[in-house]
Amino acid sequence: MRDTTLCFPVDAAGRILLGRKKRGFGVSKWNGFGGKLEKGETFRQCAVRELWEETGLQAKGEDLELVGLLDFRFLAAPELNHLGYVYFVRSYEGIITETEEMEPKWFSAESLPYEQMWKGDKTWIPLLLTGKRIKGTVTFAEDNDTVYSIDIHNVDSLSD
Ligand SMILES: Nc1nc2c([nH]c(=O)n2[C@H]2C[C@H](O)[C@@H](COP(=O)(O)OP(=O)(O)OP(=O)(O)O)O2)c(=O)[nH]1
Repeated sequence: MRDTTLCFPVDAAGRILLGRKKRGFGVSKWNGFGGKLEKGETFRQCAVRELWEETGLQAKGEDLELVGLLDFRFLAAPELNHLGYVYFVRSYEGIITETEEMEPKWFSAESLPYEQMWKGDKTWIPLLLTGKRIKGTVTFAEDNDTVYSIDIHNVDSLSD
């Protein structure tokens, strides 16, 4: 699969905007906003576009903070393997709007709905919330859902 972006808006109170996916891959899970890179796009351009399409928020590429680089691997479906570029964004404009794809909702950092998120997320999102930058690999078992293995490490810096 093409590489993807995943963007988490953070507000002044430190809350995180998530969306409940209403259709497609990862349906009914709460997640950040993102999707596959389109031809000719940079990762930042993709993240800005997907954020706009899925939330109605407008952000500038330079305001995105690259916080993670994750290799998502699916043992039973290697065609789904992709790199995910993970961003936080604290500066944006616009009115958050529910779309056909996503139902957006703010969560405090202490109450993210990990039981209704991708199963590896409770391992790595808390690291990002304490200001860490991470690289790693999340490998999913045959059901494309259970985590088979996860290997995350802190890094000093990341670039896209
Ligand atoms: N938070 C999180 N997201 C994950 C994990 N594994 C995984 O594939 N994803 C996300 C990353 C991407 O946002 C998405 C990849 O699927 P996709 O690009 O087909 O999603 P999409 O339907 O939103 O894409 P698009 O058609 O809009 O381009 O799934 C995971 O373990 N945690």
